[in-house]
Amino acid sequence: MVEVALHHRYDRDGFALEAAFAAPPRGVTTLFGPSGCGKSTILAAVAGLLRPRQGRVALDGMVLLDTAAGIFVAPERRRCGVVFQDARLFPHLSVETNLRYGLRRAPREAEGPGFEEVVALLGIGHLLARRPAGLSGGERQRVALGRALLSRPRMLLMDEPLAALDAARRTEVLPFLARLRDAARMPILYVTHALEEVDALADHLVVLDHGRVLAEGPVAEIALRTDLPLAARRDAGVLLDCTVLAAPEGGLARLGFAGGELLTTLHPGAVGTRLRVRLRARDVAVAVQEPQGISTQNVLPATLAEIRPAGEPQEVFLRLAVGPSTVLARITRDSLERLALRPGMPVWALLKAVTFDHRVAAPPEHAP
Ligand SMILES: Nc1ncnc2c1ncn2[C@@H]1O[C@H](COP(=O)(O)OP(=O)(O)OP(=O)(O)O)[C@@H](O)[C@H]1O
Repeated sequence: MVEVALHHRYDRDGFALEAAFAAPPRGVTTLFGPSGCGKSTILAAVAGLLRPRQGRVALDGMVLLDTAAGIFVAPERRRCGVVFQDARLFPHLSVETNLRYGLRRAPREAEGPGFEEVVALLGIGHLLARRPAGLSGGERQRVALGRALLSRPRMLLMDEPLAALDAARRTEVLPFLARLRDAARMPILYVTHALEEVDALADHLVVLDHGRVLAEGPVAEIALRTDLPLAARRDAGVLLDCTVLAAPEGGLARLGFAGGELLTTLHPGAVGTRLRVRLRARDVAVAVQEPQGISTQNVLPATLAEIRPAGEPQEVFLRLAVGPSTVLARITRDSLERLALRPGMPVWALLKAVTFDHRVAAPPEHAP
């Protein structure tokens, strides 16, 4: 586990950081929030690249920083593998030598994946003889990930590793990050302001704003919160863990989740593939009687569990219990009154098969 409690202030612009959270020992903990909320400052303090005014950072009980006790472990002794937006590879060295540099930095007694294993994990075997200048941005980031992993860190710190890449390159690198997450037996702190990356990678989410932690917890739980700034986004909605039940060529794929099945136009992979799907609240409609003769493919029996205010005065969120799962719907107050919706009522949640966007994650295969 990574325990973080920090207090810091930049005198120049008056920015104050007052943040505390705990990251689980495995899996990706995403620090998520708008530009300037303090994500990079937190990561720098954990890495030892910044000395906060006050704070404590501990990794599996080992104290890396404790200002009250006068402890500050030097960055090179913290055993953090750090990956930044830009790969920061040595330009004059080959990919292989860059990677072996990571291995040379690893303490003798440290355990971790070997060279060949990391090269295979990140699919960079064909690049070993090349120089960084001859690589694409996505390839460079994969090499940077490999170098960080080969230094046999006890924790990985990633500061917007995909932010400098275009959409196509991000799509290329994301599955490798997911693989790394599944293979790495260590906590990963991952800074981003892209919800797409949260959906694809995060197990645990720390939501930040103005230097403070607004919420933290498992990502699916945070997605259900309607009181956070996240809920105001157009793509706000729940995350459902699904398994592909049928994936016919040219037809609709059938996904199973705890509570029912969904038909989708997505191409989610072979039968048995596990994936996480974002159901946007604004794409979910409700009916008080089972609808007949409509084109909507997904009509799920549900119970209206709760009605909550949405940011806009004329809209509300409905929490719908679909079996053991919860789905959020965002509807107008006008519809709420017209249908006389009340908590406890049986309803049908309607979801068009085409409404799922491409926020389908790499499989969350590991147990955090
Ligand atoms: N070295 C510094 N000196 C003074 N102010 C700084 C310094 N570094 C960051 N800041 C300020 O602290 C605040 C938080 O910055 P930080 O880089 O941690 O935010 P962030 O959430 O990572 O933002 P982004 O997503 O844009 O990278 C910002 O207002 C920034 O201007």
